[in-house]
Amino acid sequence: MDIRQTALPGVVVVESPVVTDARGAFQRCFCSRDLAPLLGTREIAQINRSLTARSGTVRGLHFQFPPHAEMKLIRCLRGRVWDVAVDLRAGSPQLLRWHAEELSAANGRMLVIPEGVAHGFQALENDSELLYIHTAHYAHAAEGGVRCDDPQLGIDWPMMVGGLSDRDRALPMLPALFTGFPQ
Ligand SMILES: Cc1cn([C@H]2C[C@H](O)[C@@H](COP(=O)(O)OP(=O)(O)O[C@H]3O[C@H](C)C(=O)[C@H](O)[C@H]3O)O2)c(=O)[nH]c1=O
Repeated sequence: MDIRQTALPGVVVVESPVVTDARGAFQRCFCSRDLAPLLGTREIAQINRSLTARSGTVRGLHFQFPPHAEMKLIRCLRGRVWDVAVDLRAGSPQLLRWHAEELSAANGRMLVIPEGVAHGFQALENDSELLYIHTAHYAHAAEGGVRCDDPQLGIDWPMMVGGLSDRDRALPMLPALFTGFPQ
């Protein structure tokens, strides 16, 4: 598995070969040995999947506050998504900066999002399915979120933002002098 750094510290792209033959294809989706430099002492706590029926739908931007902050390893099993990481870490030189990758079943790419970095995505095709590997358990009381269209972030969504959940529509904009969330 090849690890590619991005401009956001700790946000990396993992590529792994898709082996094809007459039957179809095979890909290694996770390897604790290959990803040890990223994982450190973290362990897998939960694996989730989401299915997004309509292209244009945006889910996020979500994160969990400490002590339930989590690393997420995200890959697309069906369809295609614009996957976005937003640095909200106090003290980060890239605070409020975002990085996006197109994840698809075809490219088999995985985005790794560390603690303190919010995650959201836009489905670029109908019936897009994501697999999430989380290093902390879901903690409803620790859920945090920011509006996906916050002008302070200026995220360049490829399609018109649609399909927001009531929760995501009600997420707050960041305060004007936001200095980041403590880690
Ligand atoms: C994460 C999670 C959620 N839930 C429940 C809570 C809600 O009743 C329902 C859907 O949750 P939510 O609306 O937060 O799902 P999304 O809006 O798709 O959020 C997901 O997509 C964004 C982009 C992310 O980064 C989040 O990690 C991920 O939760 O599942 C659970 O029961 N267990 C869980 O682990």
